[in-house]
Amino acid sequence: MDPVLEIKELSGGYIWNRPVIRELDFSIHPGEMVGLIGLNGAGKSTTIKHILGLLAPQTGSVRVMGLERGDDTGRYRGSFAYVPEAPELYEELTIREHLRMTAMAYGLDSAAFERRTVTLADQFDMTDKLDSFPQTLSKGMRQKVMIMNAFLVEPPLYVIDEPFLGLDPLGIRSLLDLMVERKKSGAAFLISSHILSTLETYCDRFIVLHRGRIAAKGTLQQLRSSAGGAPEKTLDDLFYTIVKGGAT
Ligand SMILES: Nc1ncnc2c1ncn2[C@@H]1O[C@H](COP(=O)(O)OP(=O)(O)OP(=O)(O)O)[C@@H](O)[C@H]1O
Repeated sequence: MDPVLEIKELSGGYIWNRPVIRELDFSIHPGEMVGLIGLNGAGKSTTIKHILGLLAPQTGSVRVMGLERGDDTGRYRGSFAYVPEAPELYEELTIREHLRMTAMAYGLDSAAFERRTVTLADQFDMTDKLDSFPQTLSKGMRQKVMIMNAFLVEPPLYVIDEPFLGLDPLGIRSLLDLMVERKKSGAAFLISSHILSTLETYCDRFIVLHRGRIAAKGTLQQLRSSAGGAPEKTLDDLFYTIVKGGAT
């Protein structure tokens, strides 16, 4: 099966010839959920910016559904949905208008738009906020709007940056349920988070970034073997071993 996301020998960053991520190699297949973990400044957001096409590779390549960002920008961007760490909303548009704009950008028909809007608003307890403006919402509600926009369209790839911050426990549960549902339908996920216990439960594989390089990658089992960890080691224990380069 062809990968949804394929990153080969990727080096990149903000200043030409001064990469902050180096020689990254990984791919994500349909139906896989992959956790991207690393300390502050490890390069997670920079990697995500390369996937979104906001930064150009200095060497190597990023392909989503077989396309590089320069091949066909519309199709490239239409292949993924992104949930940023901090909500970015248009203050002059209501929540329903945000959703409608996303539906138009991704070519979603109006029947699917109406149906999914009702379901998502119900799942995130936002039905009575659909015609409100963002400035009248709480921080967590604004985050829910970003999530609803991403899940309104059903792209092959979801790129999600620190999704659990700010959400209440019901919101977290709704998000995780949706992720599992979309994964079962074949969607691929890249999730960056510091909440390692949740990633451990939900992700199939992990990529540990350290100082811009992949320090370890694989399933929990593979990380345990390569870090010389006992079978009961948690992702948190393994992460500590890997980034400290020593034994737990
Ligand atoms: N806009 C920018 N311009 C220049 N350097 C940047 C910029 N954004 C990040 N960096 C640098 O790139 C490196 C990787 O940062 P990045 O934001 O990718 O880390 P991160 O793993 O996402 O960290 P965090 O967990 O804190 O969000 C850091 O050294 C950081 O200082």
